[in-house]
Amino acid sequence: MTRYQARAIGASRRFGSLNALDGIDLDISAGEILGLLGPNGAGKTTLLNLLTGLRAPDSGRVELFGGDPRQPRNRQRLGTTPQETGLPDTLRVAEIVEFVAKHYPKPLPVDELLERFGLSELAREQAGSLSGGQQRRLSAALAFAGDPGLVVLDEPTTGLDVAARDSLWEALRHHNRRGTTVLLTSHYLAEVEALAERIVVMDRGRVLADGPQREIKSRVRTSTVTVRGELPELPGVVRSELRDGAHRLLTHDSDRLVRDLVRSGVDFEDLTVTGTSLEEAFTALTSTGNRTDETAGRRA
Ligand SMILES: Nc1ncnc2c1ncn2[C@@H]1O[C@H](COP(=O)(O)OP(=O)(O)OP(=O)(O)O)[C@@H](O)[C@H]1O
Repeated sequence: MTRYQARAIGASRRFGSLNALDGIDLDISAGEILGLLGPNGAGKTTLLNLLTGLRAPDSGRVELFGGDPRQPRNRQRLGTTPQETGLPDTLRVAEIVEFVAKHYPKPLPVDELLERFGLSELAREQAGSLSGGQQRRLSAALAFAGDPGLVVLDEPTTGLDVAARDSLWEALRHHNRRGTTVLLTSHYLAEVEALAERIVVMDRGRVLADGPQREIKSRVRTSTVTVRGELPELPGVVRSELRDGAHRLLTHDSDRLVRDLVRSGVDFEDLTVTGTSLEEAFTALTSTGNRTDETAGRRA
């Protein structure tokens, strides 16, 4: 019996002349929350489609619970929320949850699911009358209906307000504590930072980095120097932006940057140096200079 919930082994997928996935290796172990990050077009959805059996790789292999993801018996313990969700307009929320739950041998109680995903008060509403955010919550709840071993969520909180997002995060953490493995993609770095201990960064169909969150952050060793003033051109700045009248300078060597700033003789004020956020690590990893094989890494 495999210890992996899902695996990609040298998996590639082309669309015409485009290499959407280029020899991806990924192991997803039981019990983890894994955050898949990458810019638009990185190949995240294509990878999820392979792992969940919606598409087949052109070369390499994918496994779900140790077998072929396209076999129904291997998909029984899988829960998914696609990016676009089609719900039957005229069915009520509780009816949809019941309908989906009945497809599984050991579903979660419908009331518990409704409660956990903040849907109890909407139980008798028709799906067609739900707001976009309410529909997202319903589709997330459906992914958990069969009490799955692995849940795959493609951008689950897109379109949710902060309260709905927080309660969805709490629901994910709750189910993870009960043993469900979670694989999620997100454009929100804060989301991955808040939920995932392990992070995989993808770009252009390849894995750029794979490891515990703190390792990914420490690997790029960037820091942000924030300062107000008329700044000259400074060497060693990976990225700069102006936020609320202050310059935020991303650098690999903040000591040197501060020394250069002092030497330049310009007037400045409110200088602070802060450590790497996930957003900064991500920017550094996916910036052009890092798109080489040198950063491709996997956990042992
Ligand atoms: N069915 C398809 N036909 C042709 N090209 C496709 C198809 N599906 C994906 N692609 C291309 O493959 C690449 C990877 O797409 P994918 O949707 O996997 O990226 P993604 O990382 O999920 O992006 P996003 O964050 O925008 O959802 C993109 O260049 C996309 O245009």
